[in-house]
Amino acid sequence: MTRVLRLGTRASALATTQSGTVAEMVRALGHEVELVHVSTEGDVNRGPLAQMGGTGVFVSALRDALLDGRVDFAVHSLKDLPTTPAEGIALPAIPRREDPRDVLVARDGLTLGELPVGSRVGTGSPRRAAQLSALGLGLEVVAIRGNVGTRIGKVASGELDAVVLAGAGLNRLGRSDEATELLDPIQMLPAPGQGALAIECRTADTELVELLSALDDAATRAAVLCERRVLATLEAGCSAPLGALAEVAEGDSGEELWIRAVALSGDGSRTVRMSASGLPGDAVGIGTRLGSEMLAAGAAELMEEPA
Ligand SMILES: NCc1[nH]cc(CCC(=O)O)c1CC(=O)O
Repeated sequence: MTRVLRLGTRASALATTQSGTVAEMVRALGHEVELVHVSTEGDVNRGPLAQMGGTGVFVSALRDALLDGRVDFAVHSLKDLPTTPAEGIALPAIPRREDPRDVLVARDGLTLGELPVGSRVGTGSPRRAAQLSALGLGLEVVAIRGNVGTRIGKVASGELDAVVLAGAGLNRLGRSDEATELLDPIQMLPAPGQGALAIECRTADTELVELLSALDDAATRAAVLCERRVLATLEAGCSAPLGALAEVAEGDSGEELWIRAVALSGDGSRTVRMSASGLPGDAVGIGTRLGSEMLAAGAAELMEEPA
């Protein structure tokens, strides 16, 4: 391909590293890539994300830039993508995901279990807040937001005892050594799609759809598709108190997909926790059925209960 491919990216450190990584992957396929900065409402407005329509605000500005031709492709954190597909936008690649777990960054190298009662733990995520409360450790959950550096800074400055964030974000910024505990998914299920990247381009740009599809990882796509079907079936958004993690592993009779999910009341006092498994080729069916079972168990009403 002789054209220079324009990759739209937000200006945050996480967004530029994610875009930089994908730019290198596309260059390795033998193409020229140029990064183009696009600003979004979520970057400009510092208010609570939930009031801006969730992390979808990060996504729509990049999609607008794609549709009006300012850029040719874009990279998103998959967990920030709404589950409803966008008109004219294709998702040709979901590269192999990295560690999907959340991590704790605490003062003095502490783990969750070592934090004294009353410790202040920061997160802006209802999912993390509810799961933290559900542990019954007497921690005080403090609502915060901001980029990864800002959030970790609140621990360094002593304003908070700890924060919980996506390990993938820390890894991408080369700061994984600052995590003081990798949280076991039994305690803290990640957001559907966490740790995975989504590469989007115009559906009509068939040449680029074809080229980018070389970066797709089938096992990751099956896992995140399944997780996102749970989210969609529960008609929940990316800021719902819902965690889901699927993995594709080699079983006795070939590859098997396995998923665990939890829906919580805002204060974490009540939970619906379920799991399912099946063939990776049935990822959508497995996620949809699991979501329906959770619905039948009252998960939707639960998630509406306030923090
Ligand atoms: N909510 C914002 C967001 N979107 C993606 C990541 C991290 C990277 C990822 O999960 O892929 C983060 C930061 C965080 O949750 O700590």
